[in-house]
Amino acid sequence: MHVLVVNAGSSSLKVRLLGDADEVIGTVDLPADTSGFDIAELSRALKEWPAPQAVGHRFVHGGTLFSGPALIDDGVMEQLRTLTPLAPLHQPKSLAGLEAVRQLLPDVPHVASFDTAFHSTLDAGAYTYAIPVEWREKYSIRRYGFHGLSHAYASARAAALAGRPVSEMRTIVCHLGAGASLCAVRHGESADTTMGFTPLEGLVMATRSGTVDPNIVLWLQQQAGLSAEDVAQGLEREGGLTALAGSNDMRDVEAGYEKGEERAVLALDTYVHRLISSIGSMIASAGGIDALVFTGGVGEHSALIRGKVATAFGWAGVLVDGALNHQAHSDLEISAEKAPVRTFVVTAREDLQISGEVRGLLA
Ligand SMILES: Nc1ncnc2c1ncn2[C@@H]1O[C@H](COP(=O)(O)OP(=O)(O)O)[C@@H](O)[C@H]1O
Ligand SMILES: CC(=O)OP(=O)(O)O
Ligand SMILES: [Mg+2]
Repeated sequence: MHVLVVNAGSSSLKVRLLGDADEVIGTVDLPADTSGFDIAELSRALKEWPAPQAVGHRFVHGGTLFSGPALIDDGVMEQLRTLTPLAPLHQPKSLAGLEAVRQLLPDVPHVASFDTAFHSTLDAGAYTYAIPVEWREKYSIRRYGFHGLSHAYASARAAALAGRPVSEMRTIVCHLGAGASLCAVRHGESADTTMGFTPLEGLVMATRSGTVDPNIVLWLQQQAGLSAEDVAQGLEREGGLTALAGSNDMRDVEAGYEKGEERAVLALDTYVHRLISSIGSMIASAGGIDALVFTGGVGEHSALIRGKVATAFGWAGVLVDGALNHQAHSDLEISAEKAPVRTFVVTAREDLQISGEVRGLLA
């Protein structure tokens, strides 16, 4: 079965056609903008490629409605629309992609795969916010966690590279892309993660602030007179590296850092501080660490960031080989010989995770 995978991220829309053995037959990458994306290039490609027998769509938020892949019909479309306020940077793009591709391919099954599903194994202690019970129950406010398709794939891939069953490993996955999150994978299951109710919590990201004291939000509105919309803009679209360095691209930040530019140095130091303190917390949640995995655009390409993390976790047994770290083309183990913790660079392949879910659901 040929499966078309549509992966809408905050910064891009990646479309892959995968063959019977998940080999890549075709690829279209489009930059995402707020209005969705230009389907002309995609419809041209679909005319040239062999026809897919099914389509899988990445959805960032499944809320409490979806804990596994779902066959899409009009009822499911309606449910997906209700989740838009919980992932404002993502859900509209996924919905726009789904509507466009459904029009182009109306006669094949379409399946939604969710970033949140992998985190359905979190314990109540890990997913509960200490807020009034009414808020938790009436509004389903809890930690959902995201990037689950990537965390699931990368942890399994690292276990395969390590030659060990994932069920015996404690793995910390660093998904560092435009959005970024960590996952403590204990015995193959998500035990903790840094993103929360929405993909805004946790690490410093390209345009997102990550965790801030919630009283900053209240203070800005109650004391400084900003509107809710202004605050959302500052936290979601003008926060993160954009706020600190004036660019959302880690390549620019690194270039400035190497030159000693003040803003870039602050941005990188802040990004790395949050990353390191959060990895420490994930190691505690996993009950230790056997493997450390870097994935996503920054994780795959930034030797600087990987090196800083490795140095910080020497005490935990992380030790990377400097030459391997700098030449890293994934998928590659970059640990030094005899390092107690094994470190890997793995290309983010949400498409493979999604095609697996599509094949499983339709089988
Ligand atoms: N060589 C590189 N060095 C550092 N960062 C990089 C490099 N190449 C890409 N990136 C960063 O990767 C990020 C995009 O990651 P990616 O995982 O592709 O995005 P998305 O989250 O949209 O899927 C961008 O912030 C970009 O700056
Ligand atoms: C959940 C999330 O932040 O996704 P992305 O990194 O694709 O923006
Ligand atoms: Mg991504």
